Amino acid sequence: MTVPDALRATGLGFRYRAKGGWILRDCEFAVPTGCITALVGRNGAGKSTLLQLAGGLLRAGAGELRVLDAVPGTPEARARVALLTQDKPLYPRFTVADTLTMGEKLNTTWDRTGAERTVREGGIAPSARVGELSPGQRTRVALALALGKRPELLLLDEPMADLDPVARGEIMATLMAEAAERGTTIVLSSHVLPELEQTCDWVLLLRDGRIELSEEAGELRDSHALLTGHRDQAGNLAEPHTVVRRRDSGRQTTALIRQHGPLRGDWHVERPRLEDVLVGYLQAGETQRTAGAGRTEAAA
Ligand SMILES: Nc1ncnc2c1ncn2[C@@H]1O[C@H](COP(=O)(O)OP(=O)(O)OP(=O)(O)O)[C@@H](O)[C@H]1O
Repeated sequence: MTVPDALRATGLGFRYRAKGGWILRDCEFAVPTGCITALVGRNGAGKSTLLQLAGGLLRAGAGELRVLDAVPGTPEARARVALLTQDKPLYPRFTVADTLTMGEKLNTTWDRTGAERTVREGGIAPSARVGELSPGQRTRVALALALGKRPELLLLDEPMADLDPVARGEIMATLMAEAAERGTTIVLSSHVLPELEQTCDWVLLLRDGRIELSEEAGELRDSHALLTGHRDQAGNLAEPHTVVRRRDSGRQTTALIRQHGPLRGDWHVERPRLEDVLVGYLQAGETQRTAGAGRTEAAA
């Protein structure tokens, strides 16, 4: 039996209004199960929209999206998928204990011990009212609710945004343990790129409503190089390589390339971090000319 993809999109498109612009267009990708996937993109790229489509809160306007081979929003998908949205809908008048009891009643599978531990690790009293928690504490309670469900696929929309650095580390460790011990597939959107290198094994990068990258994080990083050298030889960079981003400053060129085969010319070569590669792709397509400074930034 073949293992279904966690997410699979074919010609996926979405727009909020019938006559509005397409927010997602022609998206084609597959995310394997068992991975922690980072969904990255600039503000407004469509990350929340994609996660809400996967969580069944929105419906595709073109093509299709499958979660674990199921149609998002159907009872089959809802039983296996948990989505934590940015607004983290919780009842403010409930206590934390009430909230977890509600989770237990609403879900056929429920890990009370795990949910209580996630809350306790944040030093949150079970008797505290949700409406009186800080945004970061609410995030932790919402995450406890999502994890307690024991989903096969956990979709998290910027879960780290409100968390202090210590809490971010703790939550990431919890997520990694969840993935390692239970094989839970996790897709999380994030702008905190440095933290993704240690945690994510797959990358999904959205740009202008399209999926630009969907690939294994280590392979993505290792296939790129950061080059510095004399501007005269910049012509050597094209073919067979792909220039993701290039900056000319005076007589010097720096470039991020996807390397295909040996390099021609005299370049200082550095292996980039995953963050450098992602930032390169996020900036690609932007061309800036700084008047008078003789500096050009461009991308292929
Ligand atoms: N309810 C809505 N009605 C109309 N347009 C919307 C709605 N929600 C989002 N959009 C638009 O859809 C586009 C994608 O928004 P989305 O929130 O998915 O981006 P994002 O990548 O999650 O952004 P961010 O990083 O800022 O959270 C934006 O142009 C946004 O203005």
